[in-house]
Amino acid sequence: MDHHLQVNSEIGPLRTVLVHRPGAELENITPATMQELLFDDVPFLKVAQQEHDQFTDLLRQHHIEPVYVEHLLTEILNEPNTKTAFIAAYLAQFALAPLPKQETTTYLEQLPAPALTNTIYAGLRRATVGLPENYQQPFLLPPLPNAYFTRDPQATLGTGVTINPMTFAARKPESMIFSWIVQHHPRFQATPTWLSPTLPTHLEGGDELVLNRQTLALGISERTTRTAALTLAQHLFTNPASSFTTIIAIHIPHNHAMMHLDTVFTMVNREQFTIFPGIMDHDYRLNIEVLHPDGHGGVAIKRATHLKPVLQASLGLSEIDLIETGGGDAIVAPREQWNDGSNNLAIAPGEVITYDRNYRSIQLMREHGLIVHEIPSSELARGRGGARCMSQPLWRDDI
Ligand SMILES: NC(=O)NCCC[C@H](N)C(=O)O
Repeated sequence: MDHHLQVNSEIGPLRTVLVHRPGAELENITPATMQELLFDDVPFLKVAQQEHDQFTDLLRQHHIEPVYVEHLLTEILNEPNTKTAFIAAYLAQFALAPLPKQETTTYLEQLPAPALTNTIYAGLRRATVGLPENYQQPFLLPPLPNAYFTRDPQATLGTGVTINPMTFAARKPESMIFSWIVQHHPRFQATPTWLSPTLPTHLEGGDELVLNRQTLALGISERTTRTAALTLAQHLFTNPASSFTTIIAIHIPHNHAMMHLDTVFTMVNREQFTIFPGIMDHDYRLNIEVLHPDGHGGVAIKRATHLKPVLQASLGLSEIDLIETGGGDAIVAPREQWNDGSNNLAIAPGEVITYDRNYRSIQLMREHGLIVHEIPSSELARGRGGARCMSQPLWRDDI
């Protein structure tokens, strides 16, 4: 069967990638809502867009097609029945009183698909539908400022996807949008879904790393529970369409700076990884569980404490090069990790895109033989995500 999606590694030459260009939603963050919207500042939209355009230009220069999630949404909303059903389902996520709900539905129904998409991302103000302004709660529908981090609400694993149960309310609509795209867009026709957002716990794409065709790394983190990791393992191990037989579950600290595994650990070459040393103790120990099928439809668990031997055994490699963010320096490492110095997007084995500001980590990666492409990051970094967070691979060539 022809596959529409193929991601059998973190490093295979990247060909197609899901992105979102930051839009008006970034201007709908205020100091009062910043925290619940998972931002640390209010970005300057114009510059954030310029920075994002430089990111996508760089992708194109490397013959990588950026696919905009907002265009996919518009394409499915062009079909009138889908549009009506989507509006009803989208509104059902929010506790709107009957009158505002009716006003909102009527307003959204008359929008052409591109404007509807813009409104879904930007959010909808009460005043826009003719309701009196409410200074405390100006929005009927919330803005989705995290949408440019396409890594998290979904993940491509092999030829299928997880549509993720997100941790915080601010990001749940992003998964809902992707579930509609998977159901209605021809690009995703017959795509296996390994996990759905209805799972009553949480798991996010920044915690899902495809190390090779058989092996995943999963972060157990602020955003992904152990229960969710075990559930995903069970689904992948028992589904004949999946090729995964090993999951390395890595427990990381639960905090905002290190919200996902990919904020502290990324694969950048066949045997090379970047890692923030702050996730390990002084003996390089951390809490790891290696999951395999138990042969009876369940999951067998083996515990481990050191990452290198686990990676060597799982990937069949004799050497592993762990490149420490910020050179492991007590100040440089956490400073650069905060601005996503560990969050690299591999576009081919040994070739990455990363934020320009993390110059010590960049220098070190170059000293370790990597090709590093830098992108500007003054405004994009304020959302606490880097190049890997801003991308969801749909197709990587096999290596
Ligand atoms: N994979 C990632 O680490 N994504 C970054 C997500 C940042 C976003 N502000 C969030 O808190 O969800």
